[in-house]
Amino acid sequence: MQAELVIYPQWILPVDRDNRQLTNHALAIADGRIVAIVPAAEARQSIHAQQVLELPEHVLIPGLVNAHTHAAMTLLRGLADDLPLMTWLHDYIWPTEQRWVDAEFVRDGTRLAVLEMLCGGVTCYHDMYFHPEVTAQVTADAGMRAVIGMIVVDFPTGYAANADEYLSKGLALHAAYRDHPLIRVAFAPHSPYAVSDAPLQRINALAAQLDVPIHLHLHETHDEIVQSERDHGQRPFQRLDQLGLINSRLLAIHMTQLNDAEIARLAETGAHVVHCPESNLKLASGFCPVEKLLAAGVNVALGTDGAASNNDLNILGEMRTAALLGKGVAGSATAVSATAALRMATINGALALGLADEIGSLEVGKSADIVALDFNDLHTQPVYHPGSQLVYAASRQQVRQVWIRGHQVVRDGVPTSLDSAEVIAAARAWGKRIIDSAV
Ligand SMILES: CSC[C@H]1O[C@@H](n2cnc3c(O)ncnc32)[C@H](O)[C@@H]1O
Ligand SMILES: [Zn+2]
Repeated sequence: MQAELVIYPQWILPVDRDNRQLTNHALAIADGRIVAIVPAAEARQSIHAQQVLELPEHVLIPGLVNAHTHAAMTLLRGLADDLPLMTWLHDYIWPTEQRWVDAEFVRDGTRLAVLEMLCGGVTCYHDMYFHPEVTAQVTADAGMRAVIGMIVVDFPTGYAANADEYLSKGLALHAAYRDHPLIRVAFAPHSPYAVSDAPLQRINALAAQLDVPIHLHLHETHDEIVQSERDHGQRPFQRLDQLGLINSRLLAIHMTQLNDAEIARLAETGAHVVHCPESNLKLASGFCPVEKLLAAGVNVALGTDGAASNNDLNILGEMRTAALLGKGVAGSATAVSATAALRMATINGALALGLADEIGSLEVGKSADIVALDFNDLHTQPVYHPGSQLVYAASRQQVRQVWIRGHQVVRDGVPTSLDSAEVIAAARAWGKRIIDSAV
């Protein structure tokens, strides 16, 4: 067999159906796809590659999927901390966004986010933010994969004046990226409290017609439920269900407030949940009942949320938090295992985004979106179970090599497609401008 690259790591965690942990296997890549995963001895005999990479003490995993973020909010990291959601949003974040967010802000903030995510082993993300055409362009230029949200809110912003304008800009983005190998789009109405019934119904119809996901914040806090019961006489979930939005195209972000009937309805309809444990903890929003959802058969993916409420875009860290918090919430040490957390950060994210045929696991035929972490580090010795070590002990500084569609975007810990010094200088300049205007 001919290949462009053969990698010889110590371990491979393919995140396949059987959750195998392979030792002394090789992975071969040709034309951006995985063409073989076989024992190393066999690969050395039968695969002729242009490039061979020996990675002793390394583990190969599928590229991580950040299923919910607001990439450009990296520029607001640390602006307003230790506040509850509505105070944080209404008194700090939304006024700052109204004043500062434009195409340049989104370009520089997204570059910082892309750099942070790539260096941390995230190869695909799902975004919801203003000027999504800029987010898409920056991401594609960096060779990263993303599903970019066509945002909608009821109120005017610097990006659009009303639901019609948000939608028409979103649809233009959809048309522009129809055949792009790395960029897909999804509808991203912000939440049931920021988008009224008519645009939600229109979005639902368009999503079915174009066969794209819908991504919205849902049941993030208890206050959201109280407000909806007061304004609509029903819980947000019920309202969305009546409008037809609880279906297999939906990614419901947060879901900290869930009753048994809602969990059953999610399972019955095939709607997905994106769990953002660190954002939920930091804003004291509540606890998503992850183990109950998994037990009911609901697909649960992982997201960081934006860097202003987390304050990082670290899916490796999010896996650890999800596994630890999941046990606390379920009152059971067997809940949300390391294996479950890794699946949430990879294949479950891919499934939720409609990309499971392409990414989310290391299997022959799938795109070569791959991460290598070096376990030859004091934090990860000794290695009894590479999967447990990955989730409970490894840090993102151990991410050394990252490929997307077979292209190396991080080599020996250094990003290849963005200039870190330039990106950091631009972020620092934004921080100075924003803080100087406040004093
Ligand atoms: C319409 S663009 C996205 C919008 O969402 C805001 N945002 C960021 N994090 C959260 C969150 O946890 N809940 C609700 N809204 C959030 C962001 O600031 C943008 O305005
Ligand atoms: Zn969010």
